[in-house]
Amino acid sequence: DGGFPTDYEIAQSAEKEHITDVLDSWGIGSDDLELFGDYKAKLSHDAVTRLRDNADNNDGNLILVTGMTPTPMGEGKTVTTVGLGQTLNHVGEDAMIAVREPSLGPVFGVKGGAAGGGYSQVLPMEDINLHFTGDLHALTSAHNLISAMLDAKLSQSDEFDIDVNDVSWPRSMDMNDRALRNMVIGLGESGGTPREDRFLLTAASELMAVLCLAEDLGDLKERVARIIVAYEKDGGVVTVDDIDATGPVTMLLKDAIKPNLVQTIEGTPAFVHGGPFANIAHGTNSLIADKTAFGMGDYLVTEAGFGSDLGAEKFMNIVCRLGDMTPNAIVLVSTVRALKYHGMGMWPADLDAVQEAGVEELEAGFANLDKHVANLQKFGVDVVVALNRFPDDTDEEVQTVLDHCREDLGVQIAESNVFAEGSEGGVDLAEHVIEAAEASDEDDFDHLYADEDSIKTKIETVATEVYGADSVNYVGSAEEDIERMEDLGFDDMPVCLSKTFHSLSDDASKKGAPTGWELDVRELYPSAGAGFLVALTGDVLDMPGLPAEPAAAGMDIDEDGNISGLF
Ligand SMILES: Nc1ncnc2c1ncn2[C@@H]1O[C@H](COP(=O)(O)OP(=O)(O)O)[C@@H](O)[C@H]1O
Ligand SMILES: O=COP(=O)(O)O
Ligand SMILES: [Mg+2]
Repeated sequence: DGGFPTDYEIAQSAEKEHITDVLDSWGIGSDDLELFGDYKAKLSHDAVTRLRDNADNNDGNLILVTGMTPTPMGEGKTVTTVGLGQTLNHVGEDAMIAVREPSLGPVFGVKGGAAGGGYSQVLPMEDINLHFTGDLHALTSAHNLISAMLDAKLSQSDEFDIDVNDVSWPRSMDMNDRALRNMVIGLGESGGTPREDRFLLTAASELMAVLCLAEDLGDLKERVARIIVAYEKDGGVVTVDDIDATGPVTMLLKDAIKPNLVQTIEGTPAFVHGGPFANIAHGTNSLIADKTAFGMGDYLVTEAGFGSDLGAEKFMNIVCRLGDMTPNAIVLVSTVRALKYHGMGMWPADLDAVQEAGVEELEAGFANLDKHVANLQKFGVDVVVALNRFPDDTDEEVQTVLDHCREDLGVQIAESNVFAEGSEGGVDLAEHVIEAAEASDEDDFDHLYADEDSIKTKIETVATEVYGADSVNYVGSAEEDIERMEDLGFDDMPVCLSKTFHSLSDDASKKGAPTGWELDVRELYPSAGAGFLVALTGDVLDMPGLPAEPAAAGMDIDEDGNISGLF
């Protein structure tokens, strides 16, 4: 609007350097790289090892970017991550960026791409948002190889006494397709063993989580081997290794495990690797990217998906625990539109109506922001609020948010214009982040629960401390699933709750900071390869669907290869 160029137009007009030139001054030589054209590269195992070895994690400042409960369009965490990374370099620091690689599901669905936006994007955005370096395709093939080999065992052998109604490994596809949520397979004369099956989005595959938590190719292989694909009638588990799939699956992922490097519009190097969502999975990029980045810069700015009740909670309680990392500051992204959306109790979302609302609705939305600030402070890490300014935000609205944070909450807040201005618009935010990081005491950081806490204690801690539930009800198969986890010795694992991202609660229609409600947990299963337990709540879907008018309908390409509608 107002003639502001589209993300794609800005991306196309940006001057890109050859990726080897971008990385040369960051300790990476061309022989460390496997090039995918002039602007995308994978880092070799040797280079990853070298950079991680010279990274003393105690030196690097880890900055986590999270957000308040977003509108369905997202409030700018990726934009802020890229913009803050650019700005830290602009003001003289050495900062790396690590974000997730996009899934075609949301690209063609509602949210669009995940390469940032405006003058804070990773490039080439059209490649990154589509096929990139093939990691999502490799993960989908690897996931479905397991399915095919498992069904071959079911129909061609009696090696396992598998209960066909207790197969826990679904199929996967990198596309939002609700028609694939539930089906019967194996029909017909030669179809094999008829049974119910389903597809989940590749971003929710346990292989994605395994890729993001593995140390290296060897560790990846050991984790793949441990993945549980089915249970026998006597309760025994059947793993990927039991069906002889460990080798071929790991072989399919031999390139996907190597982290991808690209550049931002301002030439800052960025890792874009791994792509789990934070509602249906753990929500952050690979540990390999994080650990390698610390061997390249003094700052690492990374993003955790959706609101802080999802991505940030899991980053703190799962990723930092398993990866032995400590955040030095947290950036909480807020927007005028999200505050109004909460203040209006808006559901379903009507962003035009939100735009029409005024300061009164804005102030009524502070309850959501305040709850996210309070939650994050429980981890013992300083919070800096970033008010990600949109074009139509008025000075009065912006000032109202700044005053609320400074005077009512007593937290640091900076107006951020990194979308419209790139690093010029992020200096105030960067200065607050540097101040918070340099003042941080890593001993103050702590997880919300301990490894030795019971599974129920872990779930109830997240539900009451983070979501604001009064208590947890275990419905469906949850009680027997918990017993099965305990019998299998998985109760020392952290928990990864699958919950709607539209609300702090498990009810998408509840905005603000819902109180007086109870969380229903309906099922639990182990991600034995990833090393955490997944607890399903509400009606969260690991295979999203397309709306009648998906973003894809507005996309096109001309005969010269010029793309339109990708954002
Ligand atoms: N300040 C802004 N002004 C205009 N559009 C923005 C701004 N910040 C983000 N956006 C757009 O909003 C959408 C969500 O941004 P993104 O950074 O992907 O959010 P998140 O990572 O929190 O989901 C993207 O299309 C992005 O280009
Ligand atoms: O997992 C979701 O990530 P974003 O909030 O960045 O879309
Ligand atoms: Mg994002």
